[in-house]
Amino acid sequence: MMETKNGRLFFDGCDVTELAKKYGTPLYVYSQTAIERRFDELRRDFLDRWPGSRVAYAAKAFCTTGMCRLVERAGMCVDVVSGGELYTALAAGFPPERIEFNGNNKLPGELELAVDRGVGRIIVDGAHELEAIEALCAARGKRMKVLYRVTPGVKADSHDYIVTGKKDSKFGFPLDEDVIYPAVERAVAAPHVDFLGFHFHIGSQLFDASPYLQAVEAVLELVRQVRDRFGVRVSELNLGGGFGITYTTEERRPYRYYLDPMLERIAACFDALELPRPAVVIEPGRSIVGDAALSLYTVGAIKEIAGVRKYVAVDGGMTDNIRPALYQAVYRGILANKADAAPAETVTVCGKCCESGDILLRDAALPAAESGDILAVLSTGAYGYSMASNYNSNPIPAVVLVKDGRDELMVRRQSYEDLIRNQIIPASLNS
Ligand SMILES: Cc1ncc(COP(=O)(O)O)c(C=O)c1O
Ligand SMILES: N[C@@H](CCCC[NH3+])C(=O)O
Repeated sequence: MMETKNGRLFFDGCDVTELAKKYGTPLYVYSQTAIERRFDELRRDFLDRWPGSRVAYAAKAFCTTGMCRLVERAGMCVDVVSGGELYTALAAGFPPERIEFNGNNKLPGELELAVDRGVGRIIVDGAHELEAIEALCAARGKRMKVLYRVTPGVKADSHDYIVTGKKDSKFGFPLDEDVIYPAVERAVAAPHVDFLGFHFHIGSQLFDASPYLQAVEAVLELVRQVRDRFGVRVSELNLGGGFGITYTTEERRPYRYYLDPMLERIAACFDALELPRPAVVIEPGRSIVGDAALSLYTVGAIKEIAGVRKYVAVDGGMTDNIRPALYQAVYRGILANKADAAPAETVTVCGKCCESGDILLRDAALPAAESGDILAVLSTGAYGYSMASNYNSNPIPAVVLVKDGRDELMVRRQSYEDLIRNQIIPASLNS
């Protein structure tokens, strides 16, 4: 997707230095081709190989109406975790039945919206939520398909903030006998709820298939138990997301590395139990959009502390990409207007926020940077824009979609007026 021509960096056919001029910086640039290729890969390596399977794109990685439209056009489902994401998907024209609703503390208003609009699935996180859904559906004469999210008690190897499958987690039902089995019994008995099966999501940015397999074993044991105890036939399993990407190199593990062993176990277990094979769902986020975008900045102040460090400051920072500050995430940077030049120095690329931790790239090997250069930070498509904030009253950047040399605005840059749009000077302060 990326190439260098006449010393300039191109992304999906577009000269990114020209994009920076046209739209300003900081700027997020998403490659439609890269996203569509991921969907092709998912079709070939997963959907076409398991009847009844679905991919629900985890919107939290990057959620805009334009992105939802791309997901919808690809025929995929979408996984939302808030009323806001649900609203965004609906506003993009997503058919409600292809929306799946996750979250550990869905608010009453969010559940109401989900039930009223008729989302395809609610992934129930706890006993109280089932009761709320049943009550809402009963009051409205509706039905809802549900899965139970369980915490299978596996510890995946990733940053502590983004592992979710351990027993000590705020997400999902623990697998304690006195919790999960009565909960399944209640779901099966609930008159307005169709209980389909189980969901797990053990964490994000994972590179090892073994915790997934451990989680699958735990869930398959549940499948057997609920069949034996209550005669329940599980018809759907959701394996979550979490498939890792590399941020500084090209190679990454294909989906099949994670999925094939799980699918094999699921097939063997359901066949042995003489149950029809279930629908299998996955919820990838990062692996679809992570390396499908880059962010562009303009270099401003440069400060060299003799014998210590050289800081190269850019016009964004932790407000548009908090991942380095929050998870010590490492990215690769390229000076887009000097893309041919060899690295000449090792610098620290910092942002413009009033925080010493506002560092985008530690020890980046770059050609000699000058004020006005355009820095491209690669693979920022997941959890960058979606975690952006207005700290220091910095406006949230614009987002552009590119494909084969064409560029189109997907999100307008916030203006200063946008920043204060909802602010009110209390009347008592006016006198
Ligand atoms: C329930 C659930 N599904 C899917 C995802 C997507 O994860 P990833 O972006 O790592 O694929 C997440 C986030 O970690 C999640 O919490
Ligand atoms: N925001 C995290 C991933 C969390 C995924 C949500 N469960 C990241 O940037 O890596």
